[in-house]
Amino acid sequence: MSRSPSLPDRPRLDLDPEMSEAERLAAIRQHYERLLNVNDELDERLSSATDRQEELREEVEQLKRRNETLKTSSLYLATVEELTDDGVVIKQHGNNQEVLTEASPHLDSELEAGDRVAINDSFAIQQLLDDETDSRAQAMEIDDSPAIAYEDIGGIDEQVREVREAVEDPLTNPEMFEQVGIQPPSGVLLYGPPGTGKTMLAKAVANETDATFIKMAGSELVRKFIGEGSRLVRDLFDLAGEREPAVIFIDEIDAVAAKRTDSKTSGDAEVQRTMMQLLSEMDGFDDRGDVRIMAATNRFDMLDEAILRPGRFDRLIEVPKPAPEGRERILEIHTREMNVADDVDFADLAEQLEDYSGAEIAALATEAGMFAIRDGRTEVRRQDFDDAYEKVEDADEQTTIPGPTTYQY
Ligand SMILES: Nc1ncnc2c1ncn2[C@@H]1O[C@H](COP(=O)(O)OP(=O)(O)OP(=O)(O)O)[C@@H](O)[C@H]1O
Repeated sequence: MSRSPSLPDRPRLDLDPEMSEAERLAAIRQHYERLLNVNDELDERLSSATDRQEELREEVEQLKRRNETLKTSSLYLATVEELTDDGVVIKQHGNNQEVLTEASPHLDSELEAGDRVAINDSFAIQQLLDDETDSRAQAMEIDDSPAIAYEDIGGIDEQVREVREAVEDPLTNPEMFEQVGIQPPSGVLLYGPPGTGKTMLAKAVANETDATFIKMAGSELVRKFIGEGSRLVRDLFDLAGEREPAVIFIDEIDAVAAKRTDSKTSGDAEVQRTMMQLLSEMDGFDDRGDVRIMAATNRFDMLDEAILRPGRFDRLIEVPKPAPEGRERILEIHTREMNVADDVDFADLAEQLEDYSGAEIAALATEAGMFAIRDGRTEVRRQDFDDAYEKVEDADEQTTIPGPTTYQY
């Protein structure tokens, strides 16, 4: 601890060997007097510091008590519906009760329809909460017309057909289901390894049906929006209702819909709540009109069976890594805009790319383009693809962690 600079100096006793006995005694007496004075002064300061400390301690206690009261006096959440001359119309979350109320004067000029607010027991608006639009915007990717068409997807034609049947037909041709007397599938779950085109499928079907594409990543709900998961799931479905026709796409659904474990940590409880909200939204799905729901996972084995029950994700579509012809098609798609030399034989190259996913093939094509640029060419040759292949393989070797990496679908 640093010593206060204003403390009195420590008195010094200077005894000269030349001094007589009497002089020494006088000097010592004087020194003693000075020590007593300093001691008194320090005593005084100590006591005023103790008083001040006591005052501060009381202040801290008071603040703590005020903080507690603030924390414990619950406020309810509501959304501003309308600003009228008679007051503010709000709708309380949870019970959807509409109320005509007032805002604290300091909020009056700031409120707008759509704002999320905190209200007290008598419905008066106490706070304007500005985080919802933020977290909504952050947690969801909303795209009115995603720029992906079916022809941009290669090697999974059968899956495209199944998705069209399960998602597109109910949106574009609902009468057919009515006439036949069956319910269209509730939710479509795409499962398979990473980078095989699951997100593309969902975007393409939204695009081709002129539906709004609304994506939410399960992993982010768990990692980034802790405590907000179930609200965001509700928001997701509400938003889709507002923007219909819409395709909801929940990526990495395993993050919120994993099998229940025995552990009772609060994190798990929160994830459970999010999943329950998802299930209840899906169960109320019949009344939602033109909203289709899709999800994707590359950990099918981890999913809780509750989400696979009829009326929930009841159409499962496996999206595997592409076969050689599929790889060839994907190569063609991803080199459409490239100036590819005649010596590039995609069928041959596709054979070489065993076990490559669509995403890896797309990355390889870009890498080949980079090799051409480095060489000062605009034309991409077979050698560039081979160099890119080697680079990707080398990088893979360096990053592969020993031990089996198994995906179970
Ligand atoms: N079948 C495919 N045809 C054409 N391109 C593809 C295909 N699969 C993947 N790609 C390319 O890989 C990128 C990533 O694919 P996408 O995001 O659809 O994969 P995903 O299966 O959703 O992956 P993840 O499980 O990692 O989310 C796409 O933007 C596209 O460039």
